[in-house]
Amino acid sequence: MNDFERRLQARIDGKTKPLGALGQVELLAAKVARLQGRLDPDMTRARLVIFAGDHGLAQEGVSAYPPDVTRQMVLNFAAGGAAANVFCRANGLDLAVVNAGVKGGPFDLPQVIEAAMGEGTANSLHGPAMSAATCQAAVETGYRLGAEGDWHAVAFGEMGIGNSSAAALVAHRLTDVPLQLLVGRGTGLDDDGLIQKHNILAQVSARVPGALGPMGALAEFGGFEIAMMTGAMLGAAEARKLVMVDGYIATAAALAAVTITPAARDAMVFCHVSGEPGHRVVLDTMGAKPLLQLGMRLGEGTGAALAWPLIRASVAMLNEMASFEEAGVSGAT
Ligand SMILES: O=C(O)c1ccc[n+]([C@@H]2O[C@H](COP(=O)([O-])O)[C@@H](O)[C@H]2O)c1
Ligand SMILES: Cc1cc2nc[nH]c2cc1C
Repeated sequence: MNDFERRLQARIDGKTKPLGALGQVELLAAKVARLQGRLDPDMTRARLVIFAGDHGLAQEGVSAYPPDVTRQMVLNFAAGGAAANVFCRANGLDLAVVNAGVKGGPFDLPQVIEAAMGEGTANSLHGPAMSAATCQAAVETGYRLGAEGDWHAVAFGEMGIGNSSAAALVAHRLTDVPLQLLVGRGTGLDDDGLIQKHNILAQVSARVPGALGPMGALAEFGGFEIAMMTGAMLGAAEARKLVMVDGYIATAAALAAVTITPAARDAMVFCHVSGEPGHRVVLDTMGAKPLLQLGMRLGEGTGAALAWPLIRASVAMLNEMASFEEAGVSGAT
């Protein structure tokens, strides 16, 4: 243990509570302190960035909803009516929306940051979702968006009909986990739809035999929003901002990010475990303990927006809670 670690642990253990009694809240506070290299870290300004993109694979009936919903939901974000807007307002996060590659062209709205890599990815059943060069450009654009601003914490969310398929394929190829354990109902496929999704995704994966690195997996399976989120997480981690990871699709991006740069893991907090069954599996392979378990499976960064008050409170514990000495409370016998 170095001197900083010793002082940090002493500061946490000196608070008026039985040793370790704040559980994961103590670990969270310590993570933030390490990230900022301060025993009194600052954790007041947070932003959620939602990346939206369409998926060519959505033509294969792998989602319960039509692809048009991606664009319609971006308009809903811009108008302030989505769950992500509501939770950000309720919990004091700024919200930005990025067109990473939605069908139908630019939005021409001040609320939407235009960074489209195309009008939806190509159908990965028949070929790569995007070229290696486009994938690189998406990651680099994300990197800049993730690193910008003086936010203490940045959450990354996504919107993209079909993207639970892309996430399953990316996660499968970057872990040893069988594809079957990573394919779920997404937006709510029925039993027949789920069988179809299993079949299609097995065919997509079989199209690309052999090992694939993170950039290869992102290019083959997509999507634009997942590749951009991967870059954004790397940019935010490099800028020593706390990276608030949301649900299944965001966690697939986090997995790609730590496969590219393992040190990025230190900046990440896994905000919730979603109802998509593969999410728990991927979190386990990353040794990640999610903060919340609410049975949510919405995406948009909603789980991260709900975890933000918990993160702030853990840092307030470190900064404001009295020590045994300050409060005149007796320590353990
Ligand atoms: O975040 C999650 O864990 C999550 C789980 C299932 C679905 N989603 C959202 O639903 C969409 C993907 O589902 P699907 O069925 O279209 O692949 C996409 O817009 C995600 O934001 C999100
Ligand atoms: C309505 C709707 C909202 C969403 N938000 C994120 N994914 C979504 C999928 C659908 C279908």
